[in-house]
Amino acid sequence: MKNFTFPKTPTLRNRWKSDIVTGELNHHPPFCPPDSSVNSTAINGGFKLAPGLYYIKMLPLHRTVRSDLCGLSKAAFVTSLPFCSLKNMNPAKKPAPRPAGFPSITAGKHFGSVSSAKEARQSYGATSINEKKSQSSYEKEFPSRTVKLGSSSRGWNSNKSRTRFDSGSKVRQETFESFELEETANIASLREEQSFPSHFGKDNVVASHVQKSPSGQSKSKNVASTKNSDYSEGNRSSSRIDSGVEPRHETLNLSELEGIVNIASLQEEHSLLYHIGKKVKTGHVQKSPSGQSKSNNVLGTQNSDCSEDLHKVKRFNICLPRSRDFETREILRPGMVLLKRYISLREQINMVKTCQTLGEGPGGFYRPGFKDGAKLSLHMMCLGLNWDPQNRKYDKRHPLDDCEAPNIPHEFRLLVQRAIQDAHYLIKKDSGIVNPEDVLPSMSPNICIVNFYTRYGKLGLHQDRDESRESLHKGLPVVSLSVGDSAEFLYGDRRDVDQAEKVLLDSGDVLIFGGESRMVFHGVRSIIPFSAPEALLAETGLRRGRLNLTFRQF
Ligand SMILES: O=C(O)CCC(=O)C(=O)O
Ligand SMILES: [Fe+2]
Repeated sequence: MKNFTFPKTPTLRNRWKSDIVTGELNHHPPFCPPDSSVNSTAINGGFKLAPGLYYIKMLPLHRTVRSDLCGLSKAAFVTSLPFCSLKNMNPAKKPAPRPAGFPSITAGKHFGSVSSAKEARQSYGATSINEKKSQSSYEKEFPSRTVKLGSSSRGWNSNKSRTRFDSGSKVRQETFESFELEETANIASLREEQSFPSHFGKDNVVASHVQKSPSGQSKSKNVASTKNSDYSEGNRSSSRIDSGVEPRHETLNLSELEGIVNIASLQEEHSLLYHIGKKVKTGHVQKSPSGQSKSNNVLGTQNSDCSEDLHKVKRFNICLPRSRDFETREILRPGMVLLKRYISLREQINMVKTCQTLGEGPGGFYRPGFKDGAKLSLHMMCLGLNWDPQNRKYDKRHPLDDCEAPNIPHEFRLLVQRAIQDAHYLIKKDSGIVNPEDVLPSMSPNICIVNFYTRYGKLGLHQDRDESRESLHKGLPVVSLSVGDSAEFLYGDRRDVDQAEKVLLDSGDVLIFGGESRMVFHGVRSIIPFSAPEALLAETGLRRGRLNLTFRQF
């Protein structure tokens, strides 16, 4: 996965960011022409600035900026120098039609000696203009909601991202180094022209087509579950939906495929890039006789009423699977409830950041040990009250630095409350129990033990029995939140690994055990390496490993 960086020289970087092509070039600066209000005739072609260094004027870009439009964002590169930047473009304005004589940016060619990947990305931006006309009817029917990001989620999520999507209203595009551009989508053009990228790569492999009914209507079925998914690591081809005007071809390399993001889902609270880094399943589109575009989301099923023809083609699903699509809730045993994928990516990110901040401060993470000197295979931090593994007691102060344990953040408490409520709802619904409190009492946590396991971390089978007698007697639950790498979690009635049940705890899972299950033996057998969501790691910089927070009421 590539991370992009700004050019090293700050002056250049600033300059690239501030240069805008607005007027005619009457001298030859090294990068972009200076801002100018002079509008004069366009120059086709370019200038030789120095041996090996050329300036090529981007005419469509020139026009676009002058008319304050944002349908185009492709920067040109000559000897790998970025050329122009667009700023504060207004996606609400329609691009002026390009008069005859203005050359296309792409013209089927690419600048310089860029790699095919670069070419693909450059073509991509140009597609917005060149295909605008032929797409118009298709656009009406299938407004595009996809945007290609790089293989790294940082292109979207991180503060370092250059392309921003500001609450759906304002789009900004800046100048990038070539490798930055590779990682960045032209959101402006996507919003403006609602177009699909047409040529992601050089080698067109799969032709996609849409069955069209005589009346020209379409029917689509999006399959958005990884269950029964037919996409595989090696699947590099994808096809896309079209209005049927003509078959389109595209090839996505793996990283491109991984980088396609649904803007709509980005704007939703729970959908934030959860599955960046995972392959996208194909979908099916069909035109119905009635002429209307029908869309169904089929989650976790392969049922399809598509024709045989359509099955021959691997369909590209423009929507990413979202975290909530995978959310399941299960009662493992009385008083023990597993809420899978319960915590949104945004919440997980915030949890990691909060834990990182607290973990570096007084009472933060340390490697606990027992009296005999043996160390636990994890790092620990306690919030609310401190738990000392040496005497198995809770105390206000930390045994190592004598600091008070940090408070439990309010949003953590809210999350715990919400999880218990949802567990109650499930118990009520599934077991028909009138008062779920009888099976799983509510609690208000004043202790949170935060464990961080590296990939070699583990925790032997044990009972959580150091809380107050009253708490244990009432069966006030332990609420466990998992973030990062997945873990093999064991639980059972005895301290016996062989007889223990096993469940996988993934990032975002919540496990609650109270009531009858409060004294269940449990432990972590192993951490599954490299299983954490990439977007989480990219956004937080979390080490490889697993963060687990167990909330209890003393
Ligand atoms: O990491 C886990 O899932 C369990 C942690 C645990 O059992 C504990 O901290 O007491
Ligand atoms: Fe425990």
